[in-house]
Amino acid sequence: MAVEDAKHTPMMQQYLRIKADYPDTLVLYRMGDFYELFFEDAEKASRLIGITLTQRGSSGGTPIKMAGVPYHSIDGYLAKLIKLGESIAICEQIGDPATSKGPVERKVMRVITPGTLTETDLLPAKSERPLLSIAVTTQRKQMTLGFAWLSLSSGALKLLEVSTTEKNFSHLLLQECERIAAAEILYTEDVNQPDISALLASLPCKITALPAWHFDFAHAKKSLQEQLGVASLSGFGAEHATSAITAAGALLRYTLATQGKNLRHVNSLRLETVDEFIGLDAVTRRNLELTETIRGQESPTLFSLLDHCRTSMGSRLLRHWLHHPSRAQQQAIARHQAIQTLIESDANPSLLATLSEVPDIERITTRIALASARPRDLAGLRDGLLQLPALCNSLEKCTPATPLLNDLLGALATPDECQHLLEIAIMQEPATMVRDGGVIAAGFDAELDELRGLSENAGQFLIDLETRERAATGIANLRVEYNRVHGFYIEVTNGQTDKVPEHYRRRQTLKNAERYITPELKTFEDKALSAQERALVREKYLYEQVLQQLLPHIIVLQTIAQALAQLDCLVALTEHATRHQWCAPQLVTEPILDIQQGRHPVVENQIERFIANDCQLNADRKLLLITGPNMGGKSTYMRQVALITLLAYVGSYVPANSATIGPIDRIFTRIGAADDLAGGRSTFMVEMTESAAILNAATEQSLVLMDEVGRGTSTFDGLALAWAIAKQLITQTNSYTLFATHYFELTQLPDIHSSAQNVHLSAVEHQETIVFLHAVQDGPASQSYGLQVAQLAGIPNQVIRAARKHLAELEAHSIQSTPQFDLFAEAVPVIETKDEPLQQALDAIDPDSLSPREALDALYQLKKLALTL
Ligand SMILES: Nc1ncnc2c1ncn2[C@@H]1O[C@H](COP(=O)(O)OP(=O)(O)OP(=O)(O)O)[C@@H](O)[C@H]1O
Repeated sequence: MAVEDAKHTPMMQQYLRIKADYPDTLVLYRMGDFYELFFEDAEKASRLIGITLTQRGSSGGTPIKMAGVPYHSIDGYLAKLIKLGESIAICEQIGDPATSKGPVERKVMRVITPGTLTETDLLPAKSERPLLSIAVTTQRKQMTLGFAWLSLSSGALKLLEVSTTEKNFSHLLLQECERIAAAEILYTEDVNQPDISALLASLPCKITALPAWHFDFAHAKKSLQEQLGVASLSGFGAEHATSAITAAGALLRYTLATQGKNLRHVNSLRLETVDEFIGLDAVTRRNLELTETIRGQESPTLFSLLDHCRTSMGSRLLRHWLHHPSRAQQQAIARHQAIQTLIESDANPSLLATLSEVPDIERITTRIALASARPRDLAGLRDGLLQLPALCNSLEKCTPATPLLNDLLGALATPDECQHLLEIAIMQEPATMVRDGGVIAAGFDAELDELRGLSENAGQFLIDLETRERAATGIANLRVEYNRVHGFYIEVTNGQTDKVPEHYRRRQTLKNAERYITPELKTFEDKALSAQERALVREKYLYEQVLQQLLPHIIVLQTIAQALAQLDCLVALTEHATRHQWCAPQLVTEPILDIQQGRHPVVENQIERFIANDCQLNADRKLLLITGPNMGGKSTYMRQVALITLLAYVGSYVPANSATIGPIDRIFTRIGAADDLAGGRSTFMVEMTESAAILNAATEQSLVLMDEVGRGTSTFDGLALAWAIAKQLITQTNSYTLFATHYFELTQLPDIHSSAQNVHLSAVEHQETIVFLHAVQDGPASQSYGLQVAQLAGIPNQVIRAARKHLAELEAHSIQSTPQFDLFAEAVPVIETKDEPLQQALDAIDPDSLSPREALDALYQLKKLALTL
């Protein structure tokens, strides 16, 4: 639709002009008390959130379809649209309707997108929704991926730059995207770049393509430096991260455009490195059910179990900690020490109680920076800051002091000036919106107090005036009154009008009375009538001033918020450790993974009697081959080892009697196969892709969990693959490996490789049924109990009987032929009885004593013998 089209009404011309700048965004166009959507936007919004689609007149020959939402209930509609992944441009009236010729001037004041939210109602309380920007540079076969991501609601800006090869590119890209878990991703469709749009489309977030010129390094560097107020990025160690800086430039431009104002709270950046954290790929995060179950639910997960946090800030940080265990052990050790002190000092009850009173200071601070903080945010901040002395007091009493607790104590000092401002400026319980008044405290501003006094004390003033005038004039029934049309007046009945003094001016004549005004009453009227309105204007102005005055405190408020979040996490971990008798793990530099009486943190919480198990791995014992019946507890055991390792590096106590763990660089899991039909990959393909990723990247410091590899294909292929993969893990990557399998043939591996060991999950048969003991014992399992488990599962008896019969036949057959052993002919020195006559014949030959003729005969005989075998 052409904007200039003169056939459009002037208002539609204005709308279409604005809409042209936001083609992919729903434009909410303010008209009086409504926000209206037009044409396709109206149809779309009506379809998405069920608002009524109407049609009013036509413009340029096209019927105008419209749908509207009342301005005061906009938040609910925004929340729904954002949840559906839409972006929304809010277009306000900025001109004065009284003086405007034609349509009032309008402007898009803010664009709300899934990745740039800061409103409480639109954001999940317990997780971050960052905006991620990706820049790719290619030089010959080498590719560099630059990531920049910003959590606008906290102000945390992070960069990461990774070099990779074409082969690993997609894996790495998706792995980092899943880790960052952005709500929205920005990228550019540059013809010179690999096309990443298809890859990104597989992620559950909004994908926004930007023009290539948004990704310009020189401009990006400049704008990043300006944003952070620095002359160089070297202070952040980021000056060489060219691709990440380029990505950050596009990110800042986009964010600034959506907010329409400065981002005062984005004042620092952190450059991450790939090797900083224990590597967890997307599959492993899912398999270990860190923050989401395999079925995509929120509980039971490691996070739902440990989240005893009292603040949303704490919950968000804990979620982050679980996904980002640092490889460097100091960080975790510092947390272990802090937890130990909190336990020994019994500080938790008082800390938990005080933390419950603390609001989300992190997000409030952001809203202050963006000047969108509401009155109750400020009251909440004030009340939250009041808790700091109590927290410090509890921390001071904790002994022995630890470096981390000391740091937190330092960061939690009350910001006196800021606290004082909030106390004197904001009412105890302010109104929700500034526009309603009742926000600024009495005594903060003399003018406001006077205006409020005027409107509130009008009644008393009028009574006093009436009394005074009656006395002065001697008119006993003189009344001072007010009506909306004529304002204030003094009414005198007709019989008394001769007593009216000179300075009374007639205002209105009625049948039985005259109404007058005096200069005093007129002055009062002017003041009183506008006092309320002026009080509201004054309050709004003062509120904005308070927000301005809070700006210099943003950095200190951010520091306090971070310290509160950390303390909340430590208190939550302490709480869990105490309730469930967890122990402090030891992180050491030797290659070891020694867990005594370990438990699965989530499963132990769900069943009555969990059987604890040990796990010992070290330089000489690197692979445990785990056998045992279905339902025996293999997967649980493997996962618990991974979770205990992860928890130890997160800085938590662990569900075990003791745990000594050396350096770990990555945790890999290949557990249970699920079809990825949407991704077009079969069960077996998924299994092999995951295994390939492990074999390509695992090192001797990696912890690898392999559950039933090879079961997705034919027995022999599967067995052969499982064998070869296990062998590779033992001889090449030399990783700490837990390898669960139903292929009994694999239990021979430890005979050939001393660093592999057999263990099994025990079970006993009792009256034709099976009892799982769930205890890990040395050696391979004696049988698989598959049929007993099937029976337990309710497979009909006749099927079980048929299976038992067939099993007996299979077993008899396999004893005769043992074909599977051929698979390992090279690896396993199996002496097969059928070769014995040949061997004997060979042994009988002494080559040195044979003539050429005899040698030839012997050879013919051997060949003949071989053919008969
Ligand atoms: N150590 C344990 N103590 C008590 N119960 C356990 C233990 N380990 C596992 N279980 C119980 O046994 C169930 C089955 O465990 P798990 O899934 O680990 O078995 P599995 O051997 O991997 O089975 P499959 O081979 O069929 O995958 C669990 O859901 C849990 O309830």
